[in-house]
Amino acid sequence: MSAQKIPATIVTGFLGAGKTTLIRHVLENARDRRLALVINEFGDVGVDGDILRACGVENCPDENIVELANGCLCCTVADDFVPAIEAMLAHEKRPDHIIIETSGLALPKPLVKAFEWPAIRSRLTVDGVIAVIDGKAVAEGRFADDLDAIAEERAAIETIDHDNPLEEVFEDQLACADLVILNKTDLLDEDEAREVAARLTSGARAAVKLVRAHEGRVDPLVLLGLAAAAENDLDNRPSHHDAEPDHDHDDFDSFVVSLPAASDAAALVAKLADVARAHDVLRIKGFVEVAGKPMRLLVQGVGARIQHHFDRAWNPGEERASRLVVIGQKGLDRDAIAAALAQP
Ligand SMILES: Nc1nc2c(ncn2[C@@H]2O[C@H](COP(=O)(O)OP(=O)(O)OP(=O)(O)O)[C@@H](O)[C@H]2O)c(=O)[nH]1
Repeated sequence: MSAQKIPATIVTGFLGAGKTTLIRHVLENARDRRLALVINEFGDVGVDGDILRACGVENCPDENIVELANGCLCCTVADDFVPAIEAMLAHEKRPDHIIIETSGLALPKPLVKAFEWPAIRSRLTVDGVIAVIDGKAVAEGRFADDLDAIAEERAAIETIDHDNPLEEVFEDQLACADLVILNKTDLLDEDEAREVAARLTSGARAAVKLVRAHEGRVDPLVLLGLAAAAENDLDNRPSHHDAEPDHDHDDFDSFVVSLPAASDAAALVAKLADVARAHDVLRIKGFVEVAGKPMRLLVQGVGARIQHHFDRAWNPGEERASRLVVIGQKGLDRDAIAAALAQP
């Protein structure tokens, strides 16, 4: 057996930035490289795993796709991550490259730190941390404090604590990156794209490359093989949480809503957009039954931008459940959201 370490790429990026879409593109274009995936998702509907398994790519068979749902990968390293990796390496056909999709709320640095564990360190190396960025969300100021509001508050009181959890997660993900993908360029004009790129470059480490992309379409040759050995370079990756590595996840809230079958896809999407706007929902995703349709509807919302398509036929005997994961900042009004969505 070769003693060479297997490279692992960590794909980070805020909720809905396009991580799954990018990984799907890698799977479909990886040529003859044997890949394995570890997917860590927030909420237990398992949308990302389903999407990636549906690619049916020969070089990444189902047994090479491990989902670690619920919880933060970086906080459950010993219980979940290490055993999952060990099982993967025990396969007769070991993967050539492992891709780890973190949840959109995960901080990448503690996960890179997991590669310092002896069981992992001797066999794997972090080839690179890739930060996928929703360019439109940055352009809309999603991750910046509302400067006017801060100025007003500052005028009213002497000291101000304006911790913004979205900004912190976003900045941590960017500061840990070896490569930044400015995604969703189709939603930006050239001036916006240039401004966003400048902001990203200033938040990333020096000399980190930025690549613009639409739907994560970047050649796997650019993404894989960075040879960064990030686990040896942790001190150069600043985090808001360096002083308190045992971070908690109290800033965000997620829950699953079950819905009756929708009578009409377009009406459902309009309702979801209204709810997302009214409650400042960050992410909604899941599968829905539409009455009279043999296919299930995949619904993907990032803020109030909702995409949907029928992704596959319901299998015979499969429960036609309609379940959506809803994620937002702490204080989401679950009852009001569930009530609004339950309305016909
Ligand atoms: N307009 C546009 N939409 C995109 C692009 N890339 C991805 N999307 C859409 O954005 C939504 C979220 O994409 P995902 O790939 O699921 O994002 P993610 O980062 O894996 O999401 P989480 O795992 O929930 O954090 C989906 O509806 C995608 O179709 C893009 O370049 N342009």
